[in-house]
Amino acid sequence: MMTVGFIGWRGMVGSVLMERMRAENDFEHINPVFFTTSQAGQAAPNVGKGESVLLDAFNVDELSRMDAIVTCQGGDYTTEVHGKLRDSGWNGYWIDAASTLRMAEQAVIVLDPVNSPVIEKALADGKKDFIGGNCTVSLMLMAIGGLFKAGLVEWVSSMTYQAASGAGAQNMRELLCQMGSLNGCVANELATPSSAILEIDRKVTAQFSAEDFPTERFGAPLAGSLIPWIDKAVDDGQTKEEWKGCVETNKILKNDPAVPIDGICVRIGAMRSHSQALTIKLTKDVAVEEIMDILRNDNEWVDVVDNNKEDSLARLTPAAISGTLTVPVGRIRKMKMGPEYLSAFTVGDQLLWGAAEPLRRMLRILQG
Ligand SMILES: NC(=O)C1=CN([C@@H]2O[C@H](COP(=O)(O)OP(=O)(O)OC[C@H]3O[C@@H](n4cnc5c(N)ncnc54)[C@H](OP(=O)(O)O)[C@@H]3O)[C@@H](O)[C@H]2O)C=CC1
Ligand SMILES: N[C@@H](CC(=O)OP(=O)(O)O)C(=O)O
Repeated sequence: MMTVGFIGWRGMVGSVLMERMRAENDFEHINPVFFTTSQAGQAAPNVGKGESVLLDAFNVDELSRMDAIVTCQGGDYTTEVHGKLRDSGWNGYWIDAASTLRMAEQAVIVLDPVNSPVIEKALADGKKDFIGGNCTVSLMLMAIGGLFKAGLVEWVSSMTYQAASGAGAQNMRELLCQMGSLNGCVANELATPSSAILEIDRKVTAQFSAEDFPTERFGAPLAGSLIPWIDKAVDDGQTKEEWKGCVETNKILKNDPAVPIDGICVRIGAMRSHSQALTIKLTKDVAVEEIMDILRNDNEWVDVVDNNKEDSLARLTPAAISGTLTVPVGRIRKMKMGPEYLSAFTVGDQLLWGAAEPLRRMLRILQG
């Protein structure tokens, strides 16, 4: 039985990972050891394997005893510990949610429903670093991976609508506080059905710049607004989130030549599910029905939604799928630009397929 060290298990991504591992009885098949960066010596979670205490996540000797390490602690931790551990001669498996190592030569980005041949080959080649992909990228590939596998994608433009959770737990709280602040500033008017909507709107707009309106985390109003910028600037006017769309997709699929992917990443006031509007240039004209079949048959989590209002409202929204592994893709149609231009819209929980799920599945793959 593998001894597996967990770091970051009580954070937001780590908690979702723990929940999924419990639900799938993953702990039955491993000997888990829990680490912490701040609470060494305190009680570790009991996952049905008896009582234990938390170990120091910076102690290289303790970490070296693990056959595999799963970390959701974040990029700073990876930067500080991964190199030291490898330099000490540790040759175990490193499974990580952070982006730090994704583009490193020796690392593999894991999303097994989409790239299990790449993962199998890496294991056979003795690779040891397996990193979860960017949430937006993983969710897009869970939705339209079938088209890539069929060689039908010439390029993709992805315009995203990303949830607050992607920015962290505190940002989710700030979004809700902003919503509360906006609601509170017009509570009296809302209680009076005859009050003028433009007066309500004027007050809401004024509230965006009120001194007590909370914008410490996002730096701008998100509730009642949006933020067309995620992460830092890189080259060519792109943000880093937009840059990841192309480089990570092509690394996950091992595409050669690379398929161009670009777009604008936007933060919106959803809680934990990212959405994306996709324009796909196909390599050839394929009927919409055939495309829907390819998507439907790609993996068991994709839900191909018919292009009508009723199904789109019921199945193709963050509210409909948050907390589930279902990845709906709908609004599928040919565009006015020509028969090779396909439009689609997809949604996915960014803490599940976007972060935790590929990690727990990688751990299961290691167990054969
Ligand atoms: N948020 C996201 O959408 C995604 C995040 N990731 C990656 O995962 C990393 C972790 O993200 P996320 O889970 O959001 O980080 P969190 O901020 O929720 O947790 C990170 C760590 O903070 C410490 N911590 C301190 N106080 C608390 C508290 N009150 N409750 C829980 N934890 C606390 C814990 O470490 P300790 O127990 O050692 O004190 C915890 O592991 C990110 O940095 C990123 O690299 C990847 C994909 C998506
Ligand atoms: N940047 C993503 C979340 C995230 O953590 O991405 P990454 O794993 O690539 O750092 C978002 O804001 O929605």
